[in-house]
Amino acid sequence: MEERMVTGELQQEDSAVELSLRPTSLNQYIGQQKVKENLSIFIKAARMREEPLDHVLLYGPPGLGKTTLAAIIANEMGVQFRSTSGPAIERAGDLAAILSSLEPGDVLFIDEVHRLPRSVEEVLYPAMEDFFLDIVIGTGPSARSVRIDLPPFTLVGATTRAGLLSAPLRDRFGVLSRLEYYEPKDLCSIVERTAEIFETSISPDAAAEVARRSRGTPRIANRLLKRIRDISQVKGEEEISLGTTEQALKMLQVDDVGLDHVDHKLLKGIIDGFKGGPVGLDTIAATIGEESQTIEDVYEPFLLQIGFIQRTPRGRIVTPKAYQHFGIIGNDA
Ligand SMILES: Nc1ncnc2c1ncn2[C@@H]1O[C@H](COP(=O)(O)OP(=O)(O)OP(=O)(O)O)[C@@H](O)[C@H]1O
Ligand SMILES: [Mg+2]
Repeated sequence: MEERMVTGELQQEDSAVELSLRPTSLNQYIGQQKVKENLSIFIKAARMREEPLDHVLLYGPPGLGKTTLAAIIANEMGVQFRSTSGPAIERAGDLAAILSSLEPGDVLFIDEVHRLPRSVEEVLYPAMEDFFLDIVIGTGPSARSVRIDLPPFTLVGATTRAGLLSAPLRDRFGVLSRLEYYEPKDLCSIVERTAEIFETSISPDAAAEVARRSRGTPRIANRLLKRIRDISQVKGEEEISLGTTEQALKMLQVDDVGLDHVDHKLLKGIIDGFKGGPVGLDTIAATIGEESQTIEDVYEPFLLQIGFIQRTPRGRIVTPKAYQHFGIIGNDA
């Protein structure tokens, strides 16, 4: 996959900065009002009962703040945060080692939880439900099953693909929270907060512009801001201006609504090659030389969200709204 400015996925340059930008309490976590309200009630109740919080599943597109929120949950519960990921846990024994090292009440965060191997998943079920592990030791006739009791803990799972989670695993989460793309005004607050941490000032109209073109995604907003700040600094500005922001976004090839060349390639591919669709995902993928999976997980969700693409039983269609964006007069969709 190509390097993109506007993908919500984590890129190498993000990692160092992101740590310093992560809010650490629910109060600092901007937006996602409904998710926050629910979690804050569940956390309060669990704390009053002095019990661990129910297992939480966070799902939604990349870069919306799942990992951040998981760490906040641990903070708000006043417990340790332990973090791993689905693909990192290869065998049941790996999971057993992690689980038995937890302190009572700890939060265990499993990123990409849909990628846990099935054999590990099965060991996880009783651990989540009744806090014990059933481990088979030895092989053949001498094999025996050993029961290990665990401290009560909270599993926080994150996934960009809730649909890939097996039903038995999904059912064991007491709290399911879907993160949504951020409203421009919330993203604007995130941009202003990040600017403050960077010790830069940004004019309100420039912050709003970055927010508007960041695909509802904090990770993208922060990444764009970082680049814009560089350009503004080189120009010797005291405050990041709207003009510089527009100029920088143009250089970065981010268009008016936050789309880049990859989105254009996808949309134009359907418009030019298939008269706007309907066309099947695999056909689009082959035409533009990308993987179906990537299109479905990374490119398409935002285009669906802003109503540039629709999913129909016969495939994807590009909407009149997208045609308008490109200044092409209508199709018969
Ligand atoms: N609600 C928020 N308020 C302020 N900043 C946020 C918020 N949500 C996310 N961020 C910022 O966006 C960055 C990306 O968030 P995070 O890494 O938690 O996303 P993610 O959903 O876990 O992504 P992935 O799917 O790639 O794992 C964080 O470093 C943080 O600075
Ligand atoms: Mg994450």
